Formats: sequence, structure tokens, C-alpha cells
Amino acid sequence: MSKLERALFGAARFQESEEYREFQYRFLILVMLASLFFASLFMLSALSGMHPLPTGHVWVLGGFLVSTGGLLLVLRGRSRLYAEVTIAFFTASIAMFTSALLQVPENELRVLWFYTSIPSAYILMGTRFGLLATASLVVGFAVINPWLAVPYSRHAVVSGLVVMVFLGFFFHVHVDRSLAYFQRMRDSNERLRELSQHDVLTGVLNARAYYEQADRLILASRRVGQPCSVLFIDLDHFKWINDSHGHATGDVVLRSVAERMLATMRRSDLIGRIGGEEFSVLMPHTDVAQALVLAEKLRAAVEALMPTVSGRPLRITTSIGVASSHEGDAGIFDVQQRADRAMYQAKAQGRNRVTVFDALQVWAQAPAPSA
Ligand SMILES: Nc1nc2c(ncn2[C@@H]2O[C@H](COP(=O)(O)OP(=O)(O)OP(=O)(O)O)[C@@H](O)[C@H]2O)c(=O)[nH]1
Repeated sequence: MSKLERALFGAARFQESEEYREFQYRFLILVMLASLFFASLFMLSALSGMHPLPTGHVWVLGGFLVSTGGLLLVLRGRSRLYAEVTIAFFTASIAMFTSALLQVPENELRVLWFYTSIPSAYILMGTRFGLLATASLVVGFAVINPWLAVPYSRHAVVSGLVVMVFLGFFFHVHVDRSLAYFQRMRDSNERLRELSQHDVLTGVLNARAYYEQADRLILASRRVGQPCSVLFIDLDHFKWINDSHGHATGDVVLRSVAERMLATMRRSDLIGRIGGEEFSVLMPHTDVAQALVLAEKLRAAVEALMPTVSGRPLRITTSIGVASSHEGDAGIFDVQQRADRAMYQAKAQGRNRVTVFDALQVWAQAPAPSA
């Protein structure tokens, strides 16, 4: 955001999916600034005697300047008050236009101010509010005209009302289409984002999305002094399943294993497919003892799956390595590396089991530091 943008629009933040709302927010600020500018010019020229106005209307102009300035200050940076501010600004504008209609009869074209409200109502608040505003202006103008000091002729009123209806119709169609287009764009962006983050075969997170989200969760847990645990899950003898039953069966097995694991874990846990038959699970706020319990639950759930393959139940087993986060970990890769080593220990010890990363054992295997 440039300095000028920050000065104009404050520090309001919008999500990518709120692009249209951001446009409305900025448009409202610009309309308010333009209104303040022109109302100030009218006020200055009235006060300096260049363009005298009735005192009653000068007071209304002053009220409009103060209320619009106040609303602008309220809105900048507080985008959540957008609807309230828009309605208040709209009401202040209509009050000022009505005052001009009633108190400044020498300006025959003052009725044009009402026409500016129709596009604003549609653009700032959408089609329902636009329709309501157009209908109110049409009825309001027809009702108020006979009460004016110098009423508009019947021809002028009919032309004025027809133009209001046309203006409302054009903006209704345009804003309705634009909003539908934005909605479609938002939905398709959402779908693309989903596709780019998920593994096509199993539907769980793909490796990139998993590592990104896991890193964020690990950092968040560290900030509140909580441990995280990671399970490295590898299907046993998966090559044999592919070789004996075909790749398509292997795919079905991978899908049902992922589905079963998802159904077994907590919703706050994260699962990703990080390799062909490898999954990683991140459990926030979970120490190693709690992680062991879930790992054992997952191992047993997959073993109990027993999908029917070629008319027979097929036993699928997994080897799971467990590790917890440490103070010095830079992110998910450090924890996962330890879980990976634990998983290899599970494989070495006969598969279909859960093994916790044992630092002492790993140190024992490492070459002794030279004296
Ligand atoms: N059907 C299917 N197979 C896959 C997919 N991705 C990887 N694989 C297969 O997974 C198998 C992994 O085999 P290995 O790494 O030898 O491991 P394993 O046979 O499970 O043996 P252990 O891990 O030692 O128990 C390979 O045959 C890969 O072709 C996939 O998306 N679908």
C-alpha cells in the first residue's frame, strides 16, 4: 500500500476474497471526500457572499459537512462499520438534497443531486438497497413537488421520474451482473486454491501445503510454550500390493487408508501425503506420550481396515515413527526428520508398529566425537 493510499483509506485490511468489498470501501471514501469538497465550496461561497444561500440551508450544509467528516473519521481503518456508515452518509446526503429542493428554488437544476444517489446506492450497497433508494426517490419526488415554492411542471416531473427509473434499471442490471461475476471469480479461485493444496488421489493436503501449514502450527505452539508432535506413517510392503494386485488397487488402498486415518484423528490435527505411500501427521499442543496414543490408534485402525481385494480381505499395515518438537527446531523438517528415523526403526524392528524417536539410541549410533 502506497503512502497516498494509506493516507486516504487508513489501515483497513481485506482478504483476497473481499476484493469487491474493498472496492466499495474505497469508493465510499472517495465519494465522501468529493462530497466534502463540493459542500465546502458551496459553504465558502455562501459565507463570503459570492453565492448567497438561505440561512436554513447553510445550517443544513454545515450539518452535512460535520456529519460526513465524522463518518469519514469513523470509517477509516474500521471497514467492519461500512454498512452503518454508508447508510448514515446516504441519509445525510438525501437530507441535504431535500433541503436544497425546499429552500433554494432559484436553482432549477437542484433536483439533479438526487440522481447522483442512484448509482451510489447500487454501487455502495448492492441491488436491494439500490432498488429501495430508487423507489423512495421516485415516490419522494412525486410527493414533494406540489409542496415546493415553485413546483416543477407536470412534464418536468414525468421526465424526471422516467429518467430516475431508467437510471435505476441500468445500474440494477449492471451491479447485479458485476456481483454475479465477482462471486463466480471468488468461487473458482477458491476451487483452484483447494486443488493446489490437496493431493488428487487421497484428498488430504499435498506435501507443499502440509509443510506450510505445519510450519505455522509449530511456530504458534512454540509461542505459547506448547509441544507439537509429528507422526511419519509409511505403508508396509506397498510395492508388493501394487505388484500382486495392480496399481489401481494400490490407489484404492491409499485412498481408503487416508480416509480411515482422517476419520480416526482429531479435527485439529493436520495430515498430508508427503510421498507415494508416506503420510505425515502434525498434532499441535501434543506431547510425545499423547502422540503415541494416537499413533497406536491409527496403526490399529488401518490394520482393521481389511479392504476386499480380488474377493479376499487384504491386511494393510503401517510403520509409524513419532517425534516431538524441541526448542531449537527451525520448523516441521527438523521434527519430521526425527519421526522419519523413528519410522525406519519401526521397519527394522519388523514393521506394523509404532516407534518413538530415541535420541540416546541415535547418539549411540553416531560416530564418537574425536578427542
Ligand atoms: N498405487 C500407487 N502406488 C504408488 C503411488 N506412489 C508410490 N507408489 C508405490 O509405492 C511403492 C513403495 O515401495 P517401497 O518404497 O519399496 O516400499 P514398500 O514396498 O512399502 O516397502 P517398505 O516401506 O519397506 O515396507 C512403490 O512400488 C511405488 O511405485 C501411487 O500414487 N499409487
